[in-house]
Amino acid sequence: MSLQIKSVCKKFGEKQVLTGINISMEKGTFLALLGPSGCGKTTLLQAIAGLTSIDGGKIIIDGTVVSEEGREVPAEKRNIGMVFQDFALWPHMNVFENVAFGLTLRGIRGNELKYRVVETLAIFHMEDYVSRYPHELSGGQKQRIAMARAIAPKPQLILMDEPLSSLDAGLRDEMRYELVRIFKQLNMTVVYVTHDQMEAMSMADQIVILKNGRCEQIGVPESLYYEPVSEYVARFMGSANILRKKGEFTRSFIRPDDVQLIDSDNAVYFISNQNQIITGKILQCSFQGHKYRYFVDVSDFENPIEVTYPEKISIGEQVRLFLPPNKCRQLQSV
Ligand SMILES: Nc1ncnc2c1ncn2[C@@H]1O[C@H](COP(=O)(O)OP(=O)(O)OP(=O)(O)O)[C@@H](O)[C@H]1O
Repeated sequence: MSLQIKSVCKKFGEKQVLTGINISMEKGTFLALLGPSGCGKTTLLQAIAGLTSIDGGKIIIDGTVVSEEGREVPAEKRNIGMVFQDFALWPHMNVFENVAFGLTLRGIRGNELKYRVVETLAIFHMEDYVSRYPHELSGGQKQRIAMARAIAPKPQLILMDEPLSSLDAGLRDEMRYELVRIFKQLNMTVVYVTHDQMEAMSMADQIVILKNGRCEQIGVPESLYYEPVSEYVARFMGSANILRKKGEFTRSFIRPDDVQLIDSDNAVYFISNQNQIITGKILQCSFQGHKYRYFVDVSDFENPIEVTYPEKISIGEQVRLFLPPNKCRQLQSV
């Protein structure tokens, strides 16, 4: 299914929660909604689902307007799969019945029903839990059942609100991979809310960064990571050096991994403009596994520059840094 969100606005009382949101998704796209707590992610998801009304704009699914001011197609008629933060499993149904529910509504019965339920549960390693009731499951297990229930009927549009938040790191990594595999295999259109920029970058085709209910930037993960329009986006997408020379007002940005720490005089000769080499002192060092992360105090700049390097360097030692001009970007707003 395709999804268009056009100039969508939403208020709760006097509080404007969404302002002029515009998003256009082709069938089969995975879009991550990213932003800090309270920026409007869940509200936008609920508006798409038909669980909350909108005050302005339109939501269009496959060419049909499903929400506009004063007119809402009810949630159950939108044919959307959903996983919300509270899981909302039916407490009086066991795992099998919870996952089977959407399939039986579509007329699937007998052996095919059993096969589809168990097949979907197996993706989430929950096939041995068919007889358990929700109160007999942990938070992470409930979350996996909620995902299985949403995916089993193979909806063409699926909305997920932090679906992996209760899982531990190992299982979360595996589930990220499995979810993307299923979505792509079934060509599902997905809107996926997360706080976690690594999750958004590793899973999504497109990312929307929300700030106070507005779209701050929308694009492919690489463009948000390397070409952020603002400091807000730059910082939200990972570690960022915001460079401002003392006494200057313009700011630019470079990722720590793109700053080059020059470790030999030979390396200097490969840099055509020697003026771009700056000297500083190591202020702080932390071990990151396959590399070290340093903060380097450079006297011309307002803030220390963050850089990564494979070898250990002592605090206080002097180092030379090269900021490749093609990796530095001017920033617009704060
Ligand atoms: N039913 C409601 N009535 C009044 N205000 C609400 C309601 N639901 C949400 N809000 C407010 O709207 C704003 C956006 O909330 P929303 O849940 O969409 O944020 P979010 O980005 O999903 O946050 P989180 O990441 O913490 O879940 C918040 O300020 C919240 O307090």
